[in-house]
Amino acid sequence: MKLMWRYTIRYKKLLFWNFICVFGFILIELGLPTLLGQIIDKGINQHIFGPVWQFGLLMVGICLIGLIGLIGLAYTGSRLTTNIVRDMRNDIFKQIMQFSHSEYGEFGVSSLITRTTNDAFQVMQFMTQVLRTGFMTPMMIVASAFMIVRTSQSLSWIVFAAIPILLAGVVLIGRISEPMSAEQQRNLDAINLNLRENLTGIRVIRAFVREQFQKLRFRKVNDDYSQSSVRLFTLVALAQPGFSFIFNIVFVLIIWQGAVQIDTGNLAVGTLIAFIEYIFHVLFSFMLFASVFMMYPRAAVSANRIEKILNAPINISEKEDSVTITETQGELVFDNVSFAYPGPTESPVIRDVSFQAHPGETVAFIGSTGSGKSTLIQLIPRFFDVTRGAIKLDGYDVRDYQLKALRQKIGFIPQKAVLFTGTIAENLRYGNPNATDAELWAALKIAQADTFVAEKPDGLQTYLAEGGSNLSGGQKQRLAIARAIVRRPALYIFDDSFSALDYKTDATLRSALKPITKAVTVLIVAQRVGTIRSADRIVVLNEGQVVGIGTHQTLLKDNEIYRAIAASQLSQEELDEKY
Ligand SMILES: Nc1ncnc2c1ncn2[C@@H]1O[C@H](COP(=O)(O)OP(=O)(O)OP(=O)(O)O)[C@@H](O)[C@H]1O
Repeated sequence: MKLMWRYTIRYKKLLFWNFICVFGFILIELGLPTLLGQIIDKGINQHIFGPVWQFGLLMVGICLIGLIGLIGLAYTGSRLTTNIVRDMRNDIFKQIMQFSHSEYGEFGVSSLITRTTNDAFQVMQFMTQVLRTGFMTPMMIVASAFMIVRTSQSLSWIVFAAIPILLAGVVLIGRISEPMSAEQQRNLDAINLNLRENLTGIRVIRAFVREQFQKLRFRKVNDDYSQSSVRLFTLVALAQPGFSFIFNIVFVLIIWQGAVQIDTGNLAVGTLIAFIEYIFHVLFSFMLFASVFMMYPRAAVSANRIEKILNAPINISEKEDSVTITETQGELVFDNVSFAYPGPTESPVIRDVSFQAHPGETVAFIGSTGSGKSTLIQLIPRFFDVTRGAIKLDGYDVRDYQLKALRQKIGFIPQKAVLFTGTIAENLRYGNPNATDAELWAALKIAQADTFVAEKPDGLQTYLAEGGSNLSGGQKQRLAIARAIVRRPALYIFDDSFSALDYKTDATLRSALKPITKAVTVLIVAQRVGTIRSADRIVVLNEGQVVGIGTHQTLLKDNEIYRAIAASQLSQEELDEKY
């Protein structure tokens, strides 16, 4: 509730008007029965038509005010809730953008999506109900209770006897439904996870003819969700007839007692009609209030899930006086770096790694799969922080930098090219919005992507479908390389980015890169010896440790692991070649 209130209070004016409109509504609901009672008792029963006109006109006036109140209530309520949920989603997104990769892993992408969409929607639904009825119903209950006591004290006890029973029912349902709601949301997370996996992996599913298997897996999570929903909705649905039953008993008792009192001359017919109207309002308001109350546990579960994101500590943060400008560009030092992924085992995947890379140099990393190459280079832009040791870029520890300043120095080309929905030009300008078309074409030329882009009828304005799915793997990779070039960084990091390219394109691309990387530092992670044999230094990794540093020639001579990798990929002639 704190979370919802924090967002609601931002809109004090709307809240104020919402509150005022509630009065309009109460006026119509309680004013009409009072006037109706007067018409019957002072007009119809006495056969005098003056009061009928008089009170009738008053009823029309009250109706108009009430109508304005109702329209205002609907308008302010919907404005408030949409604003609240919009702000909430913006804040969630802002927070997610600051998450390190550990936090992504902890929450899971699917759950982050569910929390931003469905949980926020649950909160919105609850807030809509609160703003429509949350203020109104308590006021209505109090005002109607006052009118009930004022109209007939001898009948009012029947209503007041029923209220504690109804209250107990509402509290009980709220208690039982809370864990059920939590389970329902967890099951929804599971559906999203399953769906994401199936949609992204559809080609593999088809290739392995596993549609039936996946169908059964989906059916299982979907059934779990519907079962938890059925349990929850049954509980809430049971409340309705239960409350109606109590209401009906109250009405029967009042009509019976009222009839007795009319018979003895202690009560007028119009008063009984007004009394019944008040009771209807008190009970109806109670019912609305109860529905808000019963929705609360569900909304609280969702709000709690959202709050967990908003309050999650950000592992990768900036210091107060963080570095923004440096004298050198691209001077990299790894000083006894160790790193363990957060988790139950926390055993290091990088151990005591030290090396240096200077501007103008190309340093390559090779090693068997899982030896820690990708992990190592992800520590430089601080996707994760080192566990021990330090990484220094241009004389400063990467943890001392302003994150933006640090990452602006780096042109990162991930293992799997990621492109965004939009035009090729928009994608290329991702790291440098001011780049000219000529600069984009120059970068495309270096990345060996100019020909295929030029062949497209719309050239740079070619629209890329979701994730660039209308391009080949190699085309996507070349665009990702061009995007990094457009940025003109001080440090290039190629994380196995050449593996999607054929040997010839790989070689041409690397030689085209040379002129623009003369004064900057280049790090290349590669599986292919051919990609890195001309590097100034090659770092050989094995189980997270450096087992050799040198040139292709020196490593071939001195390093057994490198020799084995090279021998498995190159011919004897190539092994004998001098670089
Ligand atoms: N997010 C993660 N959480 C926990 N462990 C991880 C994570 N990512 C990688 N690892 C583990 O860290 C080790 C190093 O993985 P990494 O991806 O750095 O290796 P790599 O040398 O780049 O492998 P490849 O050549 O196959 O890409 C592996 O044992 C892997 O299982």
